[in-house]
Amino acid sequence: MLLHDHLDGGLRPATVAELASEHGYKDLPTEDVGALKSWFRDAADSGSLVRYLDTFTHTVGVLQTPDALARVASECVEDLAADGVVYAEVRFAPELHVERGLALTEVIEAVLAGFADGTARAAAAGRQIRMGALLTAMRHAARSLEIAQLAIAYRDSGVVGFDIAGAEAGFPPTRHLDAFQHIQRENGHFTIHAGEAFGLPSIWEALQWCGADRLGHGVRIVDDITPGAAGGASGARLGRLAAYVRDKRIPLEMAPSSNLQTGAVASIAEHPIGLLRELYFRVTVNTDNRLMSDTSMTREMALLVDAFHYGWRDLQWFTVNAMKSAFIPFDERLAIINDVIKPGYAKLMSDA
Ligand SMILES: O=c1[nH]cnc2c1ncn2[C@@H]1O[C@H](CO)[C@@H](O)[C@H]1O
Ligand SMILES: [Zn+2]
Repeated sequence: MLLHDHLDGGLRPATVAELASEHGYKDLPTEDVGALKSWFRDAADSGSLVRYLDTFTHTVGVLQTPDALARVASECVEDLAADGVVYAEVRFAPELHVERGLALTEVIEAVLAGFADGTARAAAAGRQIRMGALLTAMRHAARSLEIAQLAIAYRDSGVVGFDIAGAEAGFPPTRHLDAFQHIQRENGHFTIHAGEAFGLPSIWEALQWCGADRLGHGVRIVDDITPGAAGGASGARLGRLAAYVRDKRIPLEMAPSSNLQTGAVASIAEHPIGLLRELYFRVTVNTDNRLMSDTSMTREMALLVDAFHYGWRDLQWFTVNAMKSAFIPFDERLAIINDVIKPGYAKLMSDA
């Protein structure tokens, strides 16, 4: 179960190198696959969201043709399925892939075709996975209404929602109110990256001005929580915004490694996920950018197991939280919880 994963943050290092040479992209820091893999991780380890985002220049640089987009989308599904993911919402920003003249619709169709291809390949390899696409608009740009309209136009073809991403400080979500209102009027779903590189006001705007269904990261919600005496959940006091987030079961799409790299948290052990889980916020665990964080769903879960001594029950709770928060219809979410997730964890627990 994965709700927050960027297509342009999840390329295989070897694919980055191959696409660069096929497409005459000359700006890669190195052409050696091993060195490239470490370069992305180290460059993203910057402690700042803005510098972390600089690394996307190279992945976006090689994703400018339908073939490249479809290949990366297909490999993404294969990689997630091989990692044990059964449902994933993967996002990308169509406006970033038009440098060589593609139409926004061509970008979207190439990715959707790649997801379909990857899903079929995974099934042939004995792995069932369901994919949903989220269309992202860049918060510093001015194309969000157009992207939101496309998210609605493609909702019966595999797009399940809308998002805004990019640098947070200086680009409040209220710049994109018309886009969010379009989604709302059309009874659609959207999430907003908020509370990652900027604090409570960003989360408050995303929820109370824009009406986001979910929060991308949302780690700074802890700024509105006073922990109990021992620093834990017992006796903790919630401010009004934190109480609202918990009361309304607003899903938090948290990505531990990414949050560490952008400086949103100082260590995994200090990640607010520990406290938020104890307080029963609707926390979910995600990869964000598998290439930049050199990670997978399994690894993110394992990091939390090490830091917080979680057992299978906790991991199942995170997984069910995520499935409850997916943007597909309720009956389909329920079917995956009851027919796939619960039996899957029951087997893991009986094996263990
Ligand atoms: O954690 C993040 N916070 C904000 N923006 C992000 C994050 N990860 C990726 N992107 C941005 O989203 C674009 C579309 O996928 C990426 O190109 C990157 O600029
Ligand atoms: Zn993200």
